[in-house]
Amino acid sequence: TTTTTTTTTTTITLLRPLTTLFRPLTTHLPRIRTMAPTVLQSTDAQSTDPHHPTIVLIGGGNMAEAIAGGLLANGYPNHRIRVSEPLPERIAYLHDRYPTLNVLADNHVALRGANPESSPAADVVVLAVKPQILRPVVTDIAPTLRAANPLVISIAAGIRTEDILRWAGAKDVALVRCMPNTPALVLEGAAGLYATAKVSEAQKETAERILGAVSKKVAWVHKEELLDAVTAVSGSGPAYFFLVMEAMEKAALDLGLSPDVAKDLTIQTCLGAAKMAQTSPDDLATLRRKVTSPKGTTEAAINTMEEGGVRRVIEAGVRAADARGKELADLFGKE
Ligand SMILES: NC(=O)C1=CN([C@@H]2O[C@H](COP(=O)(O)OP(=O)(O)OC[C@H]3O[C@@H](n4cnc5c(N)ncnc54)[C@H](OP(=O)(O)O)[C@@H]3O)[C@@H](O)[C@H]2O)C=CC1
Ligand SMILES: O=C(O)[C@@H]1CCC=N1
Repeated sequence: TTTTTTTTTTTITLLRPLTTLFRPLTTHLPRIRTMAPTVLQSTDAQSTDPHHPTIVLIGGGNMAEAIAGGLLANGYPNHRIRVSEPLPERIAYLHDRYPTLNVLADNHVALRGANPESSPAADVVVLAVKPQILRPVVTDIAPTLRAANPLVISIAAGIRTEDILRWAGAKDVALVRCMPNTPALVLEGAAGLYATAKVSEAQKETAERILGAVSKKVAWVHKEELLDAVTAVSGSGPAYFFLVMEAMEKAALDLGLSPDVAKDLTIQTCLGAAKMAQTSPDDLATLRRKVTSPKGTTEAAINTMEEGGVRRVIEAGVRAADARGKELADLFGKE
């Protein structure tokens, strides 16, 4: 409804658009390097390089790979990133795929550094495990979090900050809850962030720069519950577009195109449409109408899709994701 739209757009602060804030790879580096020197100097044991806070990702799964891989691709120094991952096969995969990435098998070792004499403790801890195991993980590392006082960024879907702070055993932990997405791996991410009361402006800037290094849109939300909406739109969203592309590719194959052509045309069409949507002054409906010649092929397709209830199904899907975020919080956040 109009009311919902208005509320959402006024509550979410979209930061500067891509063209002004995010630049091509070569110009990305200075932006990270210009991080304010005061950002993360809460203890002597911590990083002596304020431009590149030491980032420790707890959990080395798909999303951690996207963030770490994106940061590396963006020129972030590899010795300032550590990933903690228990599964040997996954460690082997990460070593193979990112030979310079520091992957460790123990959360505590990752937090303090394999060699505490030479490697700084974590300045930023990114909680990148599944929502189902966030509680035992946070409870386990809570003493370190309280002692070292890093900026903590949780990317777990659904799980609320009040629960994470309770597990950490300290309300004054600086905690940002964030929802990135996997296109971060190709530096095309979109992310929403929410800051708790103890997060300083400098720490907000740090979180924004880390996510901004791998995301072309970074939006702060001022009500935590809106992160479930962000999750439903951009967190889960890549999967919706992959689903649509799967269906288009299948139809293309059925119509007789070769696998390569079916795949390439589908993907390039998706990319081209997204680029047009991003750069054109026209709104989405106008862009759609401009493809849709009266009594033409697109009209035949769109009519068929509309009759099939495509809008209702997509809207219901996004709402289901939003509801599942709240469910995850209730299921795994209450203990
Ligand atoms: N995938 C996505 O598109 C997005 C995911 N998220 C969120 O990111 C988080 C991670 O998701 P995703 O990367 O997809 O999930 P994955 O399952 O791929 O990654 C989680 C990783 O954590 C590892 N792990 C398990 N137990 C521990 C432990 N005790 N200490 C450290 N690591 C551990 C897992 O290992 P093992 O396999 O052995 O269990 C696994 O490799 C989730 O909370 C999700 O909600 C947010 C945005 C987008
Ligand atoms: O599916 C999930 O729960 C996670 C969160 C957003 C994308 N993947």
